[in-house]
Order: sequence, then C-alpha cells, then structure tokens
Amino acid sequence: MSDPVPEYPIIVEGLVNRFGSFTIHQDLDLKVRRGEIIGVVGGSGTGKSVLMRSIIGLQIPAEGSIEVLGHSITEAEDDEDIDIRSRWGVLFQGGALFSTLTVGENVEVPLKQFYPELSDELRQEIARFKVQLSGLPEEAAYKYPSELSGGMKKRAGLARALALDPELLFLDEPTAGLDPIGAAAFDRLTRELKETLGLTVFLITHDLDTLYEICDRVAVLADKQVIAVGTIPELLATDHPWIQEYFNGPRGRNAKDSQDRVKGMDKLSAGSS
Ligand SMILES: Nc1ncnc2c1ncn2[C@@H]1O[C@H](COP(=O)(O)OP(=O)(O)OP(=O)(O)O)[C@@H](O)[C@H]1O
Repeated sequence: MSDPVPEYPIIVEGLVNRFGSFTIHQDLDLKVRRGEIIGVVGGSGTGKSVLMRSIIGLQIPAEGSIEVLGHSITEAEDDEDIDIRSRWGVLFQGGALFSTLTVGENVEVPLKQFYPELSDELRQEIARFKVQLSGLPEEAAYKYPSELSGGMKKRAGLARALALDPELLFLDEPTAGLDPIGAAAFDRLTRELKETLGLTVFLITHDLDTLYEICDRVAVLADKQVIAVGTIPELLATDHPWIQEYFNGPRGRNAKDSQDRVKGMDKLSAGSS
C-alpha cells in the first residue's frame, strides 16, 4: 500500500536550475495542494517544462529541494525512486507515444515496467480500460499513433499516463494544437477524471479557456520564480504587469467573457428546469 496523499503532494523549495551560465530558475518555491488542478503559466521559455521535469526527477536541479508525495526527489535512493514514479502519470507535449506500438501497447509499457508479474491477458484488459477511460473508442487500442487525429493522440497519451492509477497527473500543454471544441472536451475530461479518480493535476498551459474552466489555482512563472499562486480573481488583484497583461489583454478578456456566458446559460437552464 502507498502512503496516503499528503496535504501538499508537491513541495518545491529554493529551486535553482541552470543550463551553462543561463539561469532558468532562481530560488523558486511552489506548493501544490492535494486534489487541486493547478495551472502553470508563464511566457515562452520561462521554464515551465523544466520545472515539471525537475519535479518528476528528469532534470537534476543545481540547488533546492523537491518533495513529491512526501518523498524527496532530490535525494531519492534508487528503489524509492522507482516506487514513487509509479504514483504519477505524465502526458508530455506531443503525447510522446511510441510510433511502432499500437495505442493499447503504448499503455501496456508502464504496466510491463512496474508490474511484470501481470499476465498478458490482464495487462491488455487494463490497457483497453484505460483507453476507454480516456474517451477513446475501444477499437482505438488496436490503432497506431499515425492513424489517430491530434486530439485522439492526446487521449492516447492520457490513457498511458493513467495506466498505473496515478495519484498525481502531469499534463504539459494538453490542449495545444487542438481545435476549440476538442480542447473544451479535453478540459472536461481532465476535470471529470480529477473528480472521479481524486487526482491532483499539475497542468502547464497557454490556454486561457483551460485556466478559467478547470483550474482551481494558477501559478505564474516570471523572473525565474513563481511570482504568484492563487485563483484568477486573486491573481488579478496583484499589480504585476505580466499578470495584468495576460489576464486583462484581449485574449484574457475573451476567455473570461466566454466563461461568464457559459455560467449565465447554466443559470438560465437551471432556472427553467
Ligand atoms: N536540456 C536543455 N539544455 C539547455 N537548455 C534547455 C534545456 N531544456 C530547456 N532549456 C532551456 O530552458 C528554458 C526554459 O525551457 P522550458 O521548455 O521549460 O520553457 P517553457 O516555459 O516550458 O516554454 P514554452 O511555453 O515555450 O513551452 C528555455 O530557454 C530552453 O531553451
């Protein structure tokens, strides 16, 4: 049995990341709450993906400490490292599916790695279930990534991220490249999965609609740090120029207007029923 999920399943303190003489993060702190969807935003190149890679142990920081599900990532021993990696799922930008494997076989990869004792039959059945959980038709399990649309590839990547029943889900720009309807459907799926599976979700995005629709809080990366974390109204109450420009610029206003319209329609339909 894994330990229970702590109140803050991700704690980053004093993180420093450098590439050569180029400093990406300097004394960056972030605490993610259990059960929330935290949106991570920031200009291009501010180090959102590098932060995610540090949290999941793919990028060794120059300084700082990172704790995930109560375990130190920066000082993990090998065995502990393997145990903890089975408790999160990651959807990388672009899906990162193996092109020579079918969708089902892609989902089987982490199952084979972490549960080699599973029979082929059971492993395949679990993979088919995860494919359906991600909103794909069952037959998608037998297709190759090249036979899927962009939106289906994202869902296939999500199915693989869910393979091990993770407690934490990392999504790197999940709606990038999707049409607005596909993006909204993916957002709904993320929210539903979070609620039904009790996940904590770390979600990097440039998509303002996603932030308004499904994120409980938003962390803003700028000036090599997380300069603010909070709900969108809380962020709007700060006077940081990037935050104001981002949420109050034309795209930010459009996203807010469209969320207000959806809420208004929900109220109307609740009133008429
Ligand atoms: N392995 C690496 N070696 C050298 N530089 C790197 C490496 N990985 C990332 N960088 C640099 O670190 C910076 C932050 O990259 P990162 O991918 O985290 O940005 P991001 O905020 O996710 O950007 P975007 O929104 O464009 O995806 C960039 O300048 C990038 O070129």
